[in-house]
Amino acid sequence: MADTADDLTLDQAAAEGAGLTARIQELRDAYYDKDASLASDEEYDGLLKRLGELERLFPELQSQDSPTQTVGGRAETTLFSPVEHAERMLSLDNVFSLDEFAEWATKVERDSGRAVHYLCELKIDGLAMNLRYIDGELVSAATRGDGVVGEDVTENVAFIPGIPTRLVPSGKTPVPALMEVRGEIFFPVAAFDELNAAQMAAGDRIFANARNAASGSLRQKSEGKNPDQLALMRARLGRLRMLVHGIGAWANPPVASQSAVYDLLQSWGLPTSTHYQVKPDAQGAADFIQHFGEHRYSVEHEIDGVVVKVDELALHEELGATSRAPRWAIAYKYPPEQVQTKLLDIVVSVGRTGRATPFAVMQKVRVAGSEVRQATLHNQDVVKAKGVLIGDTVILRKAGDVIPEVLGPVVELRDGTEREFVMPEFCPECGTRLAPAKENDIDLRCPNARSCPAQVRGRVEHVGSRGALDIEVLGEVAAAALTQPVEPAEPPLVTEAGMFDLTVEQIFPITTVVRDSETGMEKLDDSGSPKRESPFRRRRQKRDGPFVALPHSAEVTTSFDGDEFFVPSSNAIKLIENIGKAKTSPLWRILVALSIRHVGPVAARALADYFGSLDAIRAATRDELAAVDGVGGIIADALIDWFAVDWHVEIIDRWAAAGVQFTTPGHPGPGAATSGGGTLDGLTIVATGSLEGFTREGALEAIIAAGGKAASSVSKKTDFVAAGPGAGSKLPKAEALGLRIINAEQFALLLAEGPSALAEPEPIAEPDPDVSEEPSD
Ligand SMILES: NC(=O)c1ccc[n+]([C@@H]2O[C@H](COP(=O)([O-])OP(=O)(O)OC[C@H]3O[C@@H](n4cnc5c(N)ncnc54)[C@H](O)[C@@H]3O)[C@@H](O)[C@H]2O)c1
Ligand SMILES: [Zn+2]
Repeated sequence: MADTADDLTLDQAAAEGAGLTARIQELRDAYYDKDASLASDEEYDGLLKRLGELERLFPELQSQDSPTQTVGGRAETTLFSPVEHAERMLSLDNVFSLDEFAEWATKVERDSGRAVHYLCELKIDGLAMNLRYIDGELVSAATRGDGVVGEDVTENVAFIPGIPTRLVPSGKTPVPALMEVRGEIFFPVAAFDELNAAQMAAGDRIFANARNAASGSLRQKSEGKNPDQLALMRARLGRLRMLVHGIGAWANPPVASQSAVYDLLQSWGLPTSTHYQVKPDAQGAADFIQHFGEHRYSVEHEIDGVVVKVDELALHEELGATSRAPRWAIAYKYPPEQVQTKLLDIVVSVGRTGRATPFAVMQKVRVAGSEVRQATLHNQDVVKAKGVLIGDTVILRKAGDVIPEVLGPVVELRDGTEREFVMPEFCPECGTRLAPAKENDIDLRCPNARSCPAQVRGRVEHVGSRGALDIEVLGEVAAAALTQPVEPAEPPLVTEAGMFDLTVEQIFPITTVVRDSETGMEKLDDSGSPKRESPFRRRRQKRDGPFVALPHSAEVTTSFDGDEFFVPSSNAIKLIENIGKAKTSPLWRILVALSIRHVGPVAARALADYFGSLDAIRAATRDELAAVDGVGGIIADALIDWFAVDWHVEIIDRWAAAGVQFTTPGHPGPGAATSGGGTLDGLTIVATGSLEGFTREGALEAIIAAGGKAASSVSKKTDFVAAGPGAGSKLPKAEALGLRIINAEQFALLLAEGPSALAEPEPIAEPDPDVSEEPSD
């Protein structure tokens, strides 16, 4: 395919157009008739856009039944009886940038010859529905079909809550004799999650795509189903919702604008969205588009864009429609959050706690602004529930800053070469037999906690993490280097016990294999053996001048090799220095660094505040531990269990011998908590979404370090909600509760200076009465 259509001949364009048309038709058949997406929406939109380009360049190629001129589905299907719409149901034209939107608006205003108002709505990712009311009575519900004739699904629609079978006339406006209203049927995000949780619990396949699941659930026949299947089908229909976003046949509606139509429909009992706004100009509409681009995930249903409509009904008439779409409305499509890619392999990794987690290795794709190659699959049951096979084309979702997720396979694209994933019986790193930690646990663990290299590596990395000792340089790469054998000797760290005894000499000889950042494969050197590099030393040339003594370097045996010799890298020196400094970290951080189950920053701080020393914690009984505010029985048990293991005690002893401070200086002893003095004392804060400058853990840790309480769900007791992109359902809930919501910048200010630093709250934009009560994240 040429980059532009400009340098094509008519023949070439015709050939490309025919190919595109066939492919688009194939995708449409699958999408509208089989509720399946054989390609991502983005890919589909791309094909259609390209076809449109070719037809603009060579108008002779455009036939009446080109996909660019027709509405997606088929008129006749085998499933349902046909219904002819009283007025055609159209699709929408798309724009993909604010520039394209502005162009559309300019044209609309020019063609209208006067100022227009823009009705801005969310584009619900569901399926279109036409409800026909005669004298206020619902007589039929039909899918869009080819726009002229759709499928009669009245029987099923009756089970969807909120769709009135009879309109309630209100005020003085009578219900018209014939009226068609159009809307979208969809699963609310929370309902879809619940549906999948139920599928998973029943051992059934989970649904990958909410739109296709909604369409599939609606387009089911009750004939031939046994009572159980029928009940299931109706329960599923009961989770669907509809929101009205337009009208079809309706002679002389008694109002002048589309927004007034919505008000009227709502007063008659029809479900309309609460999110629409009327803007006086195109800039206002652009602001709306931008706003929901950033708050896409705080809406209760999935959206794939914004629909902007001319509000004045008289102008709808004047501007008219093409064969496919009205000229008075446009869909602004957001960048895709769902893409398709190949699942190359499923690999099992063992983490800090020994949990063996399968994860998907995929062909790299770009989604929601970042490149993704891997995604966790959680455990073998999830792999089964998602129904993915190695080699499948899979649907991958990355919503904002949320971690990427494999939703499921595109079953229709299988060619028989795919194979099932088998959970290994043995730890891939140390060969120990994997086992559930407790009976009936789904997750498998490697029980070799002390010396499984994967677990040691994870714990060493954890020691350096922001929530623990926050040691610069000690991250994933350094942890891996420190825990791998330095042939022929053992690794510098066989367990984390030796952590604070590390010397530059010890880490100096370490080399690590170099991996390609694209493929993750080992790189090879000229001789074909794996290329290695030395993270903790640096090559120097003698002729670089006189040797300059670096800190520590006097103690290091530099290796001379002809003209070259090695010196410790600045990273090596920093690492050893930082580890040294970390010995006097606050007690709660040291507790976190010990990787005791359930002892994160919250519990560690409570323990440190109350007991003041590790010895006092160790000497405490289970009940004494459990009684501490913020600790409780589960953590108390975990502590008792932890201290009972010899090699754990060895860690404490060796750390203490190396000078690690296991006390809070000046603490008067157990019971005399020393809280106070923090900027967030007495405040409860919920951090949600991605806060610039903070990792998820980092934000929690910062709250606790400042003396605040980090809560995981919003309630009336919450003082502040620090929210960033991807905040999810906590945000609407917080808004509904009237809580104070702050951004990353204000959060940083709050941490540094306390609540008095924040000025009066800004008014909250768009309160949303329609929020679901259940937090979905
Ligand atoms: N992946 C695939 O293989 C595949 C195949 C066919 C179609 N598709 C998807 O379907 C789209 C094409 O379908 P389409 O023709 O229905 O166009 P569309 O989805 O781009 O826009 C038209 C539809 O948007 C819906 N809509 C949602 N909210 C609305 C609102 N507030 N106001 C008005 N309408 C609203 C209406 O049902 C309307 O029919 C593609 O862009 C693609 O996303 C995908
Ligand atoms: Zn292991």
